[in-house]
Amino acid sequence: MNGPTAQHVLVINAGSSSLKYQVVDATSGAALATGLIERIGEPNGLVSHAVGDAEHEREVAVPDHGAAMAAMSEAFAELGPDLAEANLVAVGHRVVQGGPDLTESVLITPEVETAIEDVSDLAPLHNPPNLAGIRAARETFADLPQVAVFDTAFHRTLPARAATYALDQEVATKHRIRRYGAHGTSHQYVARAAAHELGIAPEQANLIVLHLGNGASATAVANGRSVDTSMGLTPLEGLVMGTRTGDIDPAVVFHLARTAGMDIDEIDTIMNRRSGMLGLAGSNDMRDVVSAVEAGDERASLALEVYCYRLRKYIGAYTAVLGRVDAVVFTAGIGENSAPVRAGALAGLEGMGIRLDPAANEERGTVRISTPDSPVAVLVVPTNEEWEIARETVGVITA
Ligand SMILES: Nc1ncnc2c1ncn2[C@@H]1O[C@H](COP(=O)(O)OP(=O)(O)O)[C@@H](O)[C@H]1O
Ligand SMILES: CC(=O)OP(=O)(O)O
Ligand SMILES: [Mg+2]
Repeated sequence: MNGPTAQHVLVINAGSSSLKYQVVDATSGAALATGLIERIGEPNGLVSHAVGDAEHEREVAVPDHGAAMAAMSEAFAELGPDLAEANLVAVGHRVVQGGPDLTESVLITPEVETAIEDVSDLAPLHNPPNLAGIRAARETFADLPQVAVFDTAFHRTLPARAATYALDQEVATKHRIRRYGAHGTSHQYVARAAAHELGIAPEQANLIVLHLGNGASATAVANGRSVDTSMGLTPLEGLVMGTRTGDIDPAVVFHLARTAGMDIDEIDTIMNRRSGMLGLAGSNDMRDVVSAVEAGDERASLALEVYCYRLRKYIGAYTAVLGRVDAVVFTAGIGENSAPVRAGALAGLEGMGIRLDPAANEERGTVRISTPDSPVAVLVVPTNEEWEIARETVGVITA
């Protein structure tokens, strides 16, 4: 793990109320340490730090992202590994939205920081915390290059027909409104790993990749490139998510404003934070929802049906987009772990050449879960956004 070719990158994924970090070797993907700081801004922040098999947890007040970065440094100083000895080559930051101009991983300069700030209105829930993470890391790790890796970058290959909304083009152009997508770093990693599993070159793979975590998105990958994706201007569009509606008639917004007298921030909060599985079933944790379904809860059953039905529609649509599909690929927390979701999403798709092997689907850790004679393979491929960010980061600093 610390061989001569090890290139350790500190990867930072700053969310609105959390900061995830990893020290990862860009060459092997091995993580020296991983951590999560939760409840930033609340009085009872929680720092979890894992080195090898040892996990440590501590409650500590973390008022902002600067304090989170300090708590992370403290955890490294106390619990190891010693960052001064880790031969860090750079800090790699996940940034969700790069907008129309930041379409590749880039060394963060003051100009790049301004450019990220400039497109923050296109990812209001994600970019401001990403920027806070960048600023805090710049203070703490002044000697290291900082690199931004954008969720939107993998989707820069979307053809205009998929990226363009049928909106007044004067308005759309002026306000930079188009489909940007997100989760691209994950889709990119998983598409490459899936091609490897299929024994074909990544640039020949036609895939439907389903990233199902708290946020969820589907991507149609043609010859290794993203040609359509379910998230849009922001990560609100597309699949049903933990707390987000996904696709919805935009007139719901006018209706709530005009008839319920809600202001735009209230509607934003409802659609981004109080809907999805939380709004339908009372929990944004898919484990709770599946347990409730098993216990006979009708509300949870409907929620799971809505979730899987939306997935099925996207699989159908992207099959039409791609023409030939080599594999449907499940990834992220739900995609990797929830057999009922995978089975629900693929139910009735045998006519499209997608034949799930029910036993393989139930078996943990199985990668290929389709029947041997299935024309379209079904794969479960664990994502590794941190490794992909580390690789991109090293690519930028050695370019
Ligand atoms: N065994 C499991 N069965 C079903 N869902 C699971 C399981 N393990 C994790 N999940 C779900 O994965 C989701 C979180 O996925 P993750 O990729 O970690 O999200 P994020 O990175 O967006 O925070 C949660 O909804 C959680 O319930
Ligand atoms: C873009 C997005 O939805 O990210 P996450 O799943 O990490 O919330
Ligand atoms: Mg995630």
